[in-house]
Amino acid sequence: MSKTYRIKERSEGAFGWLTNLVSPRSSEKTAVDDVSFTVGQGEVVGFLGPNGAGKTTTLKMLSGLLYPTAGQISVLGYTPQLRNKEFLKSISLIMGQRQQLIWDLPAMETFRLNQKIFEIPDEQFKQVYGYLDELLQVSKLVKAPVRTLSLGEKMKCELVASLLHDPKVLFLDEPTIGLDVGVQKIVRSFIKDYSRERNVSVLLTSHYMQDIEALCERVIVVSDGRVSFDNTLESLRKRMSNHRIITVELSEAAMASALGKYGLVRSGDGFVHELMVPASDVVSVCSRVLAEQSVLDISISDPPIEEALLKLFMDSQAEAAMRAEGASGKCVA
Ligand SMILES: Nc1ncnc2c1ncn2[C@@H]1O[C@H](COP(=O)(O)OP(=O)(O)OP(=O)(O)O)[C@@H](O)[C@H]1O
Repeated sequence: MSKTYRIKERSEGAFGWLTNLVSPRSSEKTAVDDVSFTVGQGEVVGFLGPNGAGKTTTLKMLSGLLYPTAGQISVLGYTPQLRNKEFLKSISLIMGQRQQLIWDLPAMETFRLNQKIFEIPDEQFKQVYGYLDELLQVSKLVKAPVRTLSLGEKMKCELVASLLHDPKVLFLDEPTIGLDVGVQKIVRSFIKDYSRERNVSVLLTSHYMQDIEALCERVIVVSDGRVSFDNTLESLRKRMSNHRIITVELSEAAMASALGKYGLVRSGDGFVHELMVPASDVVSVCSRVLAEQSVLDISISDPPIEEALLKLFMDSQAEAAMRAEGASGKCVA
């Protein structure tokens, strides 16, 4: 699937409005460029990428909110942009930055409205609400106007409102954004239990790697609108497995530059420094540091998954820059 946005360019200045009227100008932005993947039933897949990579645009196309400019999409056998009623009853798009709850009314009013919209029989409503309440503990929250709830409480109610119709596919766009660590953990474990117990397929975007590590075995990484990686989280982790982090605590403060001779200094505050070194050099670097520095403590760990992701983003951005350069070269020729 691909999506190109047309962006109106507004002229500035006193007569800008006249220019906009007489000769309107626009440019194009390809947000999603020939992205292709499949997700199996019951699979929970992380959909990652830097800001502006095209994740939300992809989720909107998958849930039928946006028409693709090119390509074909099939979700549960339906074509999302046709917005078939049965399709809409089978999916849910939950966005951490937007909510569907009616601001001035208690959340239960939104739940009842959704019951009507999705034609949920009373018995099913009772059963699904009871199940969701057991996992999210919302019964104390649903009678107060939504505007009086905290961000975390709103997110719990938002999840209930979005899942009452028992969807088979979930698109989650940053569901833990802005939540404190306690509520993040609750939401994470809810998604885990819910997807496993209901055998629901989930496509999850998040900038928090704890979400991805807790929930996803497979990750798809997009950068500049293109898929740059589609494999297991483990294989993403292994991309950095030829490096280790050596954390050194010194008894006397030292400049980061003083440790540069041992490896790449990732961070340092005077007393504690982190060095990234090739795995094959770990023993020799540790010996040298211990012999030459006043060391209080030293430890060795694997690089966090963020390192591998960052490297992937940087490689894809470099590739995109080269593609753009090639394309402009072609134009000139
Ligand atoms: N309605 C729109 N009109 C024009 N351009 C848009 C529109 N929506 C998104 N874009 C552009 O498309 C690109 C992809 O945006 P998108 O929101 O899909 O990225 P994202 O990966 O979800 O980013 P983030 O992680 O910051 O949420 C961005 O460059 C964005 O500016």
